[in-house]
Amino acid sequence: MKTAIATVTIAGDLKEKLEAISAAGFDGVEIFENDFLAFDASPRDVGRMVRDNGLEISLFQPFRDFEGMPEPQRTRAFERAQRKFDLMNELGTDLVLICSNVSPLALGGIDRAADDLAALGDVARAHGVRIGYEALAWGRFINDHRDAWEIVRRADHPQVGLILDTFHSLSRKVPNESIRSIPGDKIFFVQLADAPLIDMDLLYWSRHFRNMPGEGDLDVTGFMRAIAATGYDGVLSLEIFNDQFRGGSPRTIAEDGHRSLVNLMDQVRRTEPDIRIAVPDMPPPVEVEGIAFVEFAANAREAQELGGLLSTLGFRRTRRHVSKSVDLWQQGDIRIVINTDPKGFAHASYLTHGTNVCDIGLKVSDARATVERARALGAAPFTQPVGPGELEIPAIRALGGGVLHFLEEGGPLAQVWDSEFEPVDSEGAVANAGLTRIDHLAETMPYEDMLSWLLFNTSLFATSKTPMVDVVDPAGLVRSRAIENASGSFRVTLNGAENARTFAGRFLEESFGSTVQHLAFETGDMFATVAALTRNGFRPLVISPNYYDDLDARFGLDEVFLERLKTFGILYDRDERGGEYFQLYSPTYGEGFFFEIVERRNGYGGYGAANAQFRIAAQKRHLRHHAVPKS
Ligand SMILES: O=C(O)c1ccc(O)c(O)c1
Ligand SMILES: [Mg+2]
Repeated sequence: MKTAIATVTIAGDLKEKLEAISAAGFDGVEIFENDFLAFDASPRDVGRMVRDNGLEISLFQPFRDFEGMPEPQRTRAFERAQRKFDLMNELGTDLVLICSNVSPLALGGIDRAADDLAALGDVARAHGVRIGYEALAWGRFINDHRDAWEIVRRADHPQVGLILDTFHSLSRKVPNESIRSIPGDKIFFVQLADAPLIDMDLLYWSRHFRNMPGEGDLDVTGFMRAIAATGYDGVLSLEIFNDQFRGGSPRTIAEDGHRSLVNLMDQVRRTEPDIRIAVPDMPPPVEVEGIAFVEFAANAREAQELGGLLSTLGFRRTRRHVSKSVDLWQQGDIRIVINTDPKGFAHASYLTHGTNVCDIGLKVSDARATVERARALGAAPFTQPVGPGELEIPAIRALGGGVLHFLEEGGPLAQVWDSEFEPVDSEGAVANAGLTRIDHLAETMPYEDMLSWLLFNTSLFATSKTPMVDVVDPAGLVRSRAIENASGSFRVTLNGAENARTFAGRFLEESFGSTVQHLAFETGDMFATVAALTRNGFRPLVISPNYYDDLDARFGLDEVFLERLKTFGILYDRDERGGEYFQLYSPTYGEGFFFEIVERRNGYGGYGAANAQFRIAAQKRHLRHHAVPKS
């Protein structure tokens, strides 16, 4: 499998781009002409720089407005092409992309275009280069790969082939199956891009909103399956015009790109037998059965405070690590670990972020296979020294600097609680609040990083993404979407903060980029839970009474029921199919961390997006009233 990426995809000058592309593991690069023109080095030196980075120039592009021109523009176009072929010889690349004509001068006519390409093919042969013809979705006459293929077929020249670009075809809903009748050896190059489904002008959509395969909504996999079925065995290249990528970290964007291609081709390989493209073998997307534990890094004083909050939520401290300062708190199937050990990863995480979730344990059926897939997708395995009698639990570095551990239900790794921890007598009597499991983890990140997180999770785990919702914070927007598996046993929400004045943005800023901002616990009976919490001295977040008036107006609720919601500060939502959702929030803790308790009835599948705005306003009020003066 040969991978490439267009220089337009990432930020930086040509040198920075090439270094990032090389480090991410690509084989080649598409040189976008403007990146070359803006760079101050001769074509030969640029060619050498590419090869010194261990890359090849897979494509030079674009050559515009060539086919079907009247004179004198036609002659000029051939002269221009000659100059570019000379340049390609100096750069050391043999393939140029010609995109379909958008000029108002263009004459159209399929045979005229074919004749022009055939004539240019002769010129190309003399230079030892090949021409790939691509239909732009907004091409004047040619805007469909089926027509571009007809032109290439009629040109009938060995130097002339087709370039397919997922965006142009999928944005116009050209059926993928139309690719299966094209001979693989006439497809000279394949460009890949995904995009979110937005109804807008094709050119603007293409130049600003493309993203990596798997990050958007287009059927890139179906398209690539059809290409692979033709016997195509050439370069797979990302050509992504994206405003955020242009301003993002070159390394991260390049790594995401490589991950997206590996994941895409893994999907293709699993559904399309006998393809010629050699796709690396790796374990399938990982089914997550649930969350085995969530570990906080803390210091002794903050650990006490956190433990106090957990107690009011009905948790008990049940075990302590045999040799480390690490406590286990439990309720139902939920395990919370509080690590105050002065050594190791948790401590380093504490020093960076303050008290925060530093480690998440996921229940999977094969922990080693999970790490193997993660590695194939470019994630880094995580290890730290294992003490005597300790188990080595497979783990990786997650995005944002945290760690993900993988445990197997019933397997030897699940014995860790018995073998490394010993029971403690939990002091004080708290009432169990009926919390059963972790419903979801909510992760906060800068808005620009959301796609990276989305791809990281959806490529490693068998999950799908929900549509993006806008959550209005009084200080700005927070974009939110969830990643979840089919059974609902694994749910993560991603919250992209636009600025540091939002509740989510402030959390990021104050915690130096910590990740998990809240944990949502599940209860089977919200009102019984609330009764137990009250006995434990739990004080929920205070919600505005105006919210309850509106709730009544929207749903026409029973008076007693509404009063109960209001008394306890429970938020409520209902879906079209009669599903119901109850949410209760803890006050904020530390830099804006909090706990949520939820009950889902009748298969409610969402996350209470309609309530988020009111919850955030309440949390900001809470923060203002409980602000700790800065010393
Ligand atoms: O937006 C463009 O002009 C453009 C140019 C070359 C391409 O390969 C492409 O897909 C788009
Ligand atoms: Mg293209």
